[in-house]
Amino acid sequence: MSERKKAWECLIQIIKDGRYSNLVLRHELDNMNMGNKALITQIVYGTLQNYRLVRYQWEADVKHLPIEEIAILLDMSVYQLLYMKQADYAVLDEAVQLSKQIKGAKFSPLVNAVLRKVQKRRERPLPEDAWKRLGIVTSHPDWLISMWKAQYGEAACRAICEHDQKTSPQAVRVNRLKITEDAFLKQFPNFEKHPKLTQVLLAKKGAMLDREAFEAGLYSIQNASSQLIVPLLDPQPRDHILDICAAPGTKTCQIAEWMRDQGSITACDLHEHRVKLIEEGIQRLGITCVKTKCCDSTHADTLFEKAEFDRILVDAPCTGYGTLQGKSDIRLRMKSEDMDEIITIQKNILDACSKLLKERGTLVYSTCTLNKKENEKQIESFLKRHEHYELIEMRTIFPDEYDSDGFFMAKLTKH
Ligand SMILES: C[S@@+](CC[C@H](N)C(=O)[O-])C[C@H]1O[C@@H](n2cnc3c(N)ncnc32)[C@H](O)[C@@H]1O
Repeated sequence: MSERKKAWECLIQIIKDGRYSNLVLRHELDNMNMGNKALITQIVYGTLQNYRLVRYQWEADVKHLPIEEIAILLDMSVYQLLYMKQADYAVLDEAVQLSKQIKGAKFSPLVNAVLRKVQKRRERPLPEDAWKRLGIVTSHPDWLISMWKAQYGEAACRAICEHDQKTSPQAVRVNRLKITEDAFLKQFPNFEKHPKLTQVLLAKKGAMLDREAFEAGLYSIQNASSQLIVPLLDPQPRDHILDICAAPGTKTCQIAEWMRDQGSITACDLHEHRVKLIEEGIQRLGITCVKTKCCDSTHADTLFEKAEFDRILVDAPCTGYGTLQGKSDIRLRMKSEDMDEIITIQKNILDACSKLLKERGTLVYSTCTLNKKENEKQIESFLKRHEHYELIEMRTIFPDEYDSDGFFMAKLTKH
């Protein structure tokens, strides 16, 4: 089978059937040689990453959008013609041949006509309106751009969109229970210190992560900004900690490493299969102070003793608008209504947890989203409902600050 047909099949599974791009590619490209894999991956990720831009290039050339299978074929063919600089005849010929296998060749003349138009015209002029242009060029939905512009201002909005189209270096966290950072850097020269964040390491450009060292629990993969949440929680050895939305356990394990594996951490998650991920993590890293629990944290107040914990981390389920870099399949599917239900869940989890913190204890609420309704406003309304809580610190990390994901964190204490 040709690489282009395989790329089209992958895109159908991702866009039409809603499957995750990394899982589809891993499954479909197994047993293929490196050259074929590279071409298919580039077509699939390039088309997804530029889904609005490629659609913009041809949508004005048709009266009505064709069926999804054909629209996806046109998207990926336009991506190859304009942005991969593939030989035009090969792209056109294969697209037309492929279209003959879809719905009895009904759409072949359309595919041929549209691609010839694009081939002749090359790129279509972009809209004059700067915000419409930004949405198309960076392939973000217009509603999200309007929301960021209103909430964070024009410069921040532009910077977030531009960041999402780049590739940031892979950040890791050394397991201080097993090795010091200096010893790790000496042993694995593929890593270097983050230029702005102490205790965050980055894989050097083009370097492969060391699989054996990972399996041996010497380090974990964790986004640079995400590594700042546990220091805000400031866990101490011998603390009783509740990590209420813990899977896959990245921060649970970071907390345990900070506590030198002393004290106790209760790590909860709603889904059994995700609780297993926490257990795999603690085993790989050699951690013993964590016990896991599968539960609905909106009822956390009925599951634990009142005022049982010194510190609570609510790393809440959220819309994830801070983590859209390289997640074009999510960008393509998300809707503004998605946030409504999640805001209520965040509120209910916070309310339930409020009863479980000891006096003068610390509660950290964090999300990986850039949306004030889930962040600042969530905390403001919590403080109105719970007068015995006080805000100590609140911070939004924008992606361009550390060339990493966007995060929000708020530290509260109880009187
Ligand atoms: C942002 S993720 C947590 C990431 C995690 N803290 C880490 O660092 O690896 C949010 C988690 O909340 C879980 N979750 C969603 N709703 C929940 C609920 N009602 N009760 C418990 N966990 C829930 C999700 O399954 C997801 O694993």
